[in-house]
Amino acid sequence: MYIYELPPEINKELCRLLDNFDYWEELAGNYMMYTAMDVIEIKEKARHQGISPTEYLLECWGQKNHRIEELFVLLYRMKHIPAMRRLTGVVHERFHRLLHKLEAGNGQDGNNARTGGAQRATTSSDSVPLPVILFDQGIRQAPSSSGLNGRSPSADTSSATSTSTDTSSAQYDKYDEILRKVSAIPKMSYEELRLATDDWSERNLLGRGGFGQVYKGEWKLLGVAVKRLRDNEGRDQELVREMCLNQYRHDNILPLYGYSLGGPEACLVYQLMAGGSLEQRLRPKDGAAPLSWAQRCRIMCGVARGLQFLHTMTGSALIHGDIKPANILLDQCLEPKIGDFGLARKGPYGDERTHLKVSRVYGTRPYLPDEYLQSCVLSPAVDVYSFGVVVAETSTGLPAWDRSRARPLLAHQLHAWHAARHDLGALHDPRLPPHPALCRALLELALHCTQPPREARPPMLLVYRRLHALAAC
Ligand SMILES: Nc1ncnc2c1ncn2[C@@H]1O[C@H](COP(=O)(O)OP(=O)(O)OP(=O)(O)O)[C@@H](O)[C@H]1O
Repeated sequence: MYIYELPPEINKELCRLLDNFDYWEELAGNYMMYTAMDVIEIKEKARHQGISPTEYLLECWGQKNHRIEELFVLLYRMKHIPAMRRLTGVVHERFHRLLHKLEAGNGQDGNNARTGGAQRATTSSDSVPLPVILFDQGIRQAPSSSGLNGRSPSADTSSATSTSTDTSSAQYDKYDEILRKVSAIPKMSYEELRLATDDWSERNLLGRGGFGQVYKGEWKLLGVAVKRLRDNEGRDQELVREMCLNQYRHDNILPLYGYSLGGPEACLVYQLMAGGSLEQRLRPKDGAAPLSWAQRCRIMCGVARGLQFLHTMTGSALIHGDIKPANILLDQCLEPKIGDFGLARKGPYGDERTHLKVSRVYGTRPYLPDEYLQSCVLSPAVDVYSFGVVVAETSTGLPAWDRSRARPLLAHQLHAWHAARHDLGALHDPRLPPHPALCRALLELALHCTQPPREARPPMLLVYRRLHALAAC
């Protein structure tokens, strides 16, 4: 059961318990690994929307497809017995022994553990091994964590019996070796990158993602964006995935210039994209002029071109797995490049196999189709669906998820409008001059890409051709 399926009455009770004494902040910062900035943002946004901060936190975290069992494990680590008790009805009974362990260590009432205000338990240690079931069920740490817009901070539920971070030099050597084999990408020294970014100056901070911060810099007279990876278990996966993908070069794929290992943090170095992300351009915070229809069409066309390239790799398609405006970066001419391949994976091998069954869903919920969320069926059609949501967002200016809408998910809302025979041409971004024919055509394409049966979605090549024709109009 996913967090977003939490029954409202349990959710409400959980919010009451965790709002108390600001326990939610501890959960967010110490266990879900949100940064201090994220926690402040959650507090602000919850206040702005007039809802409980715990509710907002669970919404953000839940959008990353975390399960209730994962939350249960984090609450166990926090030793918050009352909150765990609220969840016993919705987690598998194999997890109940965690609660029993705490209760046994603290007296049946959990008096020494969190009782909604009491002090921290002193008996059970954080190193108590968690049930092996966590591994059996494929509940692992997502390879990324994130701020509020990106992938969400993942719970460290994968390796309760090991330390969360292995920074031994043997580990670095192992990955260094893999990286050298998969790519001829230059290795850079940490010192070089420190100088390139003016000692990680705040002035050069471009943004924050789930893995760490991204800084602008200049390296060998090249504009670069340096992703400084926070030290966590996902780091190695992110490095290896990104490096493997760097074997594929395409105009619409963000090039990786180099990497650095062995310094205080691992770093990935990319081409600097002076136009920022599509997310930033669709919802500018600085009052910048909105992108025109022509620019939006060209951007979508470029992304479709990049995706069809990935999907038509010889042997097996490469599925990006996290297509969303934050991962579409724009150069100074607004040419888009798909970035963030931390979740990319090879699809089924051979023409006769169409999909993979995976043990765990990663990605950002508003952009994921039901067959993936509910049945863990992964195929290139997942990217097609996500791309359809991006087209809908880009045409209407509406966010992919909005709790105040009749249907919070934009894809569902779009299908509902269509079923109610609304004129799709009138749903354009209000900051743009009306262009009913183009808006209608784009939203029809978005509807096609987000068809519930994955077989009904078009291949990216067709999507590209359609967009190309529209962009030429
Ligand atoms: N090559 C780049 N050029 C310019 N800005 C970049 C570049 N790469 C990333 N950024 C900026 O840094 C921000 C953080 O990027 P990052 O890839 O770490 O996270 P994200 O994609 O926003 O979130 P997540 O990785 O959690 O999905 C981006 O939103 C973007 O604004």
